[in-house]
Amino acid sequence: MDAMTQTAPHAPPSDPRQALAFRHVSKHFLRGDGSSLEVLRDVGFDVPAGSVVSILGPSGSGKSTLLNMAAGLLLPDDGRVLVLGHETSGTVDWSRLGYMFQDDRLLPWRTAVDNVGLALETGSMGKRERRERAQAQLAVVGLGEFGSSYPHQLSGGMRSRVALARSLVTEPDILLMDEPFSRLDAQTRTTMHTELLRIHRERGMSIVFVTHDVEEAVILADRIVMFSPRPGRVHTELSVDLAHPRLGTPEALTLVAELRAAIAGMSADWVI
Ligand SMILES: Nc1ncnc2c1ncn2[C@@H]1O[C@H](COP(=O)(O)OP(=O)(O)OP(=O)(O)O)[C@@H](O)[C@H]1O
Repeated sequence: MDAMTQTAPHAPPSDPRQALAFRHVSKHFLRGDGSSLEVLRDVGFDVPAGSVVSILGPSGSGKSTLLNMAAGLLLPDDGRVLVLGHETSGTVDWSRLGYMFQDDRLLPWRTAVDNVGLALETGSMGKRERRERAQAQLAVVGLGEFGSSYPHQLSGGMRSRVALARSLVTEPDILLMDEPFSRLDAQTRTTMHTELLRIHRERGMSIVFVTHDVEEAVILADRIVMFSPRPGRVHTELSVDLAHPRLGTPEALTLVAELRAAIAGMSADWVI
């Protein structure tokens, strides 16, 4: 596997070069019938600062659960989750994280600019500056002309751009993305990949991108962390040393085929 190289051993958890570090993370949930569901087992990997790391795994392997831990919304049963060197159970500057979900979660009664500005409302920034920043961020995602539009007046791709602008307007150091483009058509999704990579080049934030789409992981990621079916464990962790753009290149297609073969060999239960 030419473009796929196994990564170096993990850095110490307090290493400031790591945007995120997961160490021996395990998680169970209690089911309605009182039984316990093991979702993550002894998961460990790093997200180096400035990198794009894709978590690739089948449905139910705990990918969203892991992102929710990185965002401080859930705590692990065992193990440690560190954000910029700090335990999520302790003091983390959460304003340095952005989160983009599978559904765009736009408020229908707010215009695009006011949806983007929402992310700034928890701080002390005045209304005028919030609007200016939100408007500027909409321009970054190509929607400068649509600030006064309501969500129902926008296409799926445009709504996705608004959601991206909302997650970027606080200028986060880490962007958590949970299958954010999975509901878009193929062409719009490709456009969003290009946009995301452009913004990443300009801003240099760390991105964790959850997907169960092998091709999407290969197109976007510097590193791919591939999970096994539930309970999620790190099955393979690899670097992707390919130049952008990758879509349709022979090297990317080869890597996609290799990963698909690895998945087929891992389990017949990979359900997407
Ligand atoms: N709060 C919860 N209580 C009980 N079970 C939960 C809870 N959150 C998630 N689960 C279960 O944990 C498992 C993992 O869920 P999670 O959403 O993390 O998986 P995923 O890999 O992101 O899946 P998908 O690709 O389908 O989004 C699922 O079986 C889910 O039903």
